[in-house]
Amino acid sequence: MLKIINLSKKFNINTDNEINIFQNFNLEIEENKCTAIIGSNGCGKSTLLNIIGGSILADKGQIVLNGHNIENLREEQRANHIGRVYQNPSMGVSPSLTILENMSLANKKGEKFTLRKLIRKNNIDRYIELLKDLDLGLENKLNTKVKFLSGGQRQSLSLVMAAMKHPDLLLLDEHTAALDPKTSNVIMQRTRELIKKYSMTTIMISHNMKDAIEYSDRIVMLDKGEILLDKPSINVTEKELIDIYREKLHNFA
Ligand SMILES: Nc1ncnc2c1ncn2[C@@H]1O[C@H](COP(=O)(O)OP(=O)(O)OP(=O)(O)O)[C@@H](O)[C@H]1O
Repeated sequence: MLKIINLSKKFNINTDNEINIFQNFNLEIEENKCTAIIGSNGCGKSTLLNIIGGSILADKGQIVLNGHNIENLREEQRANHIGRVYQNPSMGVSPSLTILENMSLANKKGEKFTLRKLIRKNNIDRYIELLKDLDLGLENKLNTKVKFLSGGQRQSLSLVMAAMKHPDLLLLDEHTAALDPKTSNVIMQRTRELIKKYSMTTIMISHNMKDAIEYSDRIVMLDKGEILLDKPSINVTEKELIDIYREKLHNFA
């Protein structure tokens, strides 16, 4: 379980552009469930994931993952427990390295290793199995540089890499937003399969209300650093969410 306790975060403190993103914000994310975070542009969704992942420090508050305070851990230390897939298909991968090199790096996350020892023959079969599950033919392209893959193929690879060490927490930051609708559907289905297979506690940011409802267990809507709606996804309709967006949400963009 992830607990966010009394989180406060401002940007551009003591300037004309000071923004108060969170003030004493609290949220609990249940274990082995997928929680969708939705809300207007600029309401703080990515900032929340950045604070959890450690790329941005909170001004105040605690981040407790499975009973351990992680707010003092550096981003790379947190990465041993937290997998992340970004909106930009190039961010979770190293484009100039091959699929095999990328997967080997992901597999070594949190360990000390030399380049010579990076690729171990006995891991290759496992990588091939993981790629076969994606059903995109990537298992036949192990030695292809990732920069030659399509956005959808890169996101699929990022997803597998983020999940392959079975992290305590998986953060998905609009990970299908840059993909066409068909590819986005395929990635969402693969996402669901991986979450289920490895029982991963997941936070997924999405602007796609239909996907948020269909692929999550719980919907949390943020507005002005507060929770405006928090319901099991099964009890939420797309219309209800769109109506709230139209009538109640502030736009910060
Ligand atoms: N590192 C930063 N420095 C200064 N301001 C920032 C920083 N990161 C985010 N912000 C600001 O904080 C606000 C929240 O940004 P954030 O990216 O968290 O919103 P979001 O809800 O994820 O938006 P979107 O849906 O558009 O991705 C925005 O006004 C943004 O400009």
